[in-house]
Amino acid sequence: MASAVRRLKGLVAATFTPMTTMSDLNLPVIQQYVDYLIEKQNVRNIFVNGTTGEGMSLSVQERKMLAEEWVKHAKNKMDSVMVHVGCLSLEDSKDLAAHAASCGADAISAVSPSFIKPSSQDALVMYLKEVAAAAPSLPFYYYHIPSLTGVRYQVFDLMGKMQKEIPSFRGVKFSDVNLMDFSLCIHNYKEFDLLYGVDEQLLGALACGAHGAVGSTYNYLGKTTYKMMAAFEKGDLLKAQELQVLFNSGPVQGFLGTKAKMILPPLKKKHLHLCAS
Ligand SMILES: CC(=O)N[C@H](C=O)[C@@H](O)[C@H](O)[C@H](O)CO
Ligand SMILES: CC(=O)C(=O)O
Repeated sequence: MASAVRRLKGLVAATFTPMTTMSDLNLPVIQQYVDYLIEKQNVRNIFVNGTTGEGMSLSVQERKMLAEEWVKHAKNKMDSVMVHVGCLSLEDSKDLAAHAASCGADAISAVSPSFIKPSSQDALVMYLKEVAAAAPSLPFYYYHIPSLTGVRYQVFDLMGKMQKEIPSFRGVKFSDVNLMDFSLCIHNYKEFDLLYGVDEQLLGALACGAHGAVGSTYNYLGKTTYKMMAAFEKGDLLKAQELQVLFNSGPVQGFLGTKAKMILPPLKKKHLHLCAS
């Protein structure tokens, strides 16, 4: 059962979805993208079809094709491929979860439904339980991103319920600025992976004991973020602080603003160029 799986640690790049200028999936780029993450960013985990990958705006069929392609190229090269399967429709989420398992993904994750929102914490956990049960062999991570879902239950309040109700529950992708909630989860639920998802304040999350981080910026700041993590581990807080501030200023911020234009092949040239430094 999923409880015996290894811990997920370090950085996880939330992948962009390569598109052609005609808005079709640009699947052939994915092999190159995987190699780029490993070789240039030292990143060996990916989170597919999430916020950065605009999974919620893609069709179920597109999401399946992407999951297959990412798994195909990351297998035996990367440590972990986590596929985001959250949708507004429970049936679609279950379908994507089962598909992720069948195509060889290492883990799944799901956001809460966000248009008609769960009416209670228990309703949310029931929903997640059904999604997770569609892929019972895969570790399941709740994706907490209240700024986008509007579902603001403290994760700490959900942890015990998810632990009890979801046999494959392995952790949380925590994309919120509430570090009090985050640290309560870490310190009271040590056997679960608490992956932080607000890249701009990863240093604060490391101080709270974050086990790893999932984010868009690790696509191009993976190597430098590992430097910040190493400085933090060595106790060189000044260097860690300088790096965190650097990520949050000037050219980096400007780059984030271009996310909407991340259409390949332009991504190929521009992205690789920006990541080289
Ligand atoms: C809203 C959003 O996309 N959040 C991402 C993770 O969940 C982050 O990785 C951000 O992209 C990142 O912190 C940059 O703002
Ligand atoms: C950033 C992130 O974790 C996501 O794209 O879902």
